[in-house]
Amino acid sequence: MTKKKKDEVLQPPYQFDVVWEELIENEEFIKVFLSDVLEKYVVQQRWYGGKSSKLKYIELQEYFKIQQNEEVYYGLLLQVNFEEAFYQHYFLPIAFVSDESFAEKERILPICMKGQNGFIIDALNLEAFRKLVFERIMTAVPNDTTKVQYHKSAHFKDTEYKSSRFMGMEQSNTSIIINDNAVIKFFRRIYSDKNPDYEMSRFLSETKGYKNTPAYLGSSNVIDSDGAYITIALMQELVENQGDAWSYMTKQLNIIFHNLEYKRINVHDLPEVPMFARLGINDVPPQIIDWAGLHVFVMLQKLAQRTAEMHVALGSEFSDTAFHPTHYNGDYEVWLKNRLLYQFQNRLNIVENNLERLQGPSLELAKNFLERKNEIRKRFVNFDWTKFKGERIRIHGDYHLGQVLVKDDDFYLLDFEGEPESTIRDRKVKQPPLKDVAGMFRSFHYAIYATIFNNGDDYPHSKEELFKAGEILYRYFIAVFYDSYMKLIQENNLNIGYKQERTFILKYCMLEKAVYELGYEMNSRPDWAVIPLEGIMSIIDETN
Ligand SMILES: Nc1ncnc2c1ncn2[C@@H]1O[C@H](COP(=O)(O)OP(=O)(O)O)[C@@H](O)[C@H]1O
Ligand SMILES: O=P(O)(O)O[C@H]1O[C@H](CO)[C@@H](O[C@H]2O[C@H](CO)[C@@H](O)[C@H](O)[C@H]2O)[C@H](O)[C@H]1O
Repeated sequence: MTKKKKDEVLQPPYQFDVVWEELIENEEFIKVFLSDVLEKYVVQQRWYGGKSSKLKYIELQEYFKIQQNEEVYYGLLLQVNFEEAFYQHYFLPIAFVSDESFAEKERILPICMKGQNGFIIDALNLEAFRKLVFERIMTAVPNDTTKVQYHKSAHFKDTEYKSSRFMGMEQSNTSIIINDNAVIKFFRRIYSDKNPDYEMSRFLSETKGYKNTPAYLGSSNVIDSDGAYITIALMQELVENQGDAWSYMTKQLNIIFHNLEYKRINVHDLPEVPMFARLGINDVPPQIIDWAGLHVFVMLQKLAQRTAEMHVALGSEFSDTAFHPTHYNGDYEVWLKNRLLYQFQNRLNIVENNLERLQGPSLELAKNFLERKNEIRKRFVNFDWTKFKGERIRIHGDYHLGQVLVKDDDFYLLDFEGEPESTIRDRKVKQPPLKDVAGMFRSFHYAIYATIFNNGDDYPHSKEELFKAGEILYRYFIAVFYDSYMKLIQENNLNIGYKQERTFILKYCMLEKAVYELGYEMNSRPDWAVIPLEGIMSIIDETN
């Protein structure tokens, strides 16, 4: 491990009397590269997740060669240390290019090695590197035991590299589209363990044949000096799609809110349904179908079906302990409460320290949230594992409409990396599958409120009427989803608990999710904090 030293750093242009294949062993290079160069470079990258903290120094935790024949690239595992006494790890593959006209914007460092001038760049910018990784996966041998391991799935059908390009989506890792039919996601923030996205994708698609997630094609894992597997790349099928379920749902909701006017609907005459009721589409009152249309409910049933099928696949493994269903116990209860009480305290602090950033209804709700903190905390403490008969399984963990692609009236589930704030160990803990369901219900709530906030002025109704209509619709969305979901779960004998237990878990997880979201919104988009605040207070006030 090489520590930064502030003294005696070289000045540009950087000259080294070694060849590229030996550069990484040169102490002087490492010193300059980490302190003078990467400290400035990483903080500007889209994938860098430490923007709200103060970078102290960077260490090179590990490096390894990514190579084929004579071609050599370095994979760097960087440990970024923060003033606030914590650190994060990032993966940065680097390449040397001598072509003056290449990747001008992506250069990390101008360098001269044994008289050869050129630049170090992020290797993902180099087509030759992307081709190499693709070919290493394509030619991977079973039971690879080398330090940088490649794995190829039976779903991998291509026989040659044709093209590659950046996917170009707003994302925290970096995905490359290969041959217009596959995606290789290079993980940026890495953990000293297999990435859950890789584990879950491979398990669902290869072991269980689950069809509604992009087929797993291959991967690359590095074994670090402690023997831990670190996932650096995941290759999946490219799913042609019509956008994500968030866009789909908010478009539908815009039409539905306009229908209030077009269909002359009196919000106060709309029939209501209790929270967590179960309804088949035929049980939804005609006034509601007339208002919202049938199609949105058919789509909700489909989404519920795909969600249940995912849980059935995740809950049906009895040989691999990483996926074996398990019961609630005292350890789980202690783990859960510690985590949630810590998270809740963190949210109280964030809200207390940022009240001046809120106004109007958000401010009122935030004050109410702070005043009722003991009541909310009590809800988190009120978890008694001895009352639960259901099972816990590996779950998606960060399930919301933005993680689902829409394709031909069907859904494909993505991004099994888990909740970004949790540690990698916590993300692998088996949880009630209803936690994912609760995440999706919160997402319906979000979509309804976001539609009202974004387009409210386009509808002639008052905000109070829109919120009332939205809350009524929300309960029907939940009822139709829940009924379809439960039917499939019960048909497949997945034990997720008796009725009262399920309602308790749903409420508990929805509260947990809304509290998590409050922190996410206060940090990233405070104007939206009103949505989880509204969610928290309505869960607390809910009597049904
Ligand atoms: N296999 C795929 N097929 C089609 N689109 C995909 C695929 N994987 C990801 N995407 C698109 O890229 C976006 C970001 O992917 P995601 O896996 O969530 O990345 P990250 O973990 O970096 O946030 C998704 O929301 C989706 O729109
Ligand atoms: O980046 P991720 O997809 O892993 O998730 C984070 O960002 C999400 C927002 O993009 C955030 O989701 C919240 O907002 C969504 C609407 O933008 C809504 O559908 C979700 O229900 C709500 O939780 C997510 O919480 C956060 O982890």
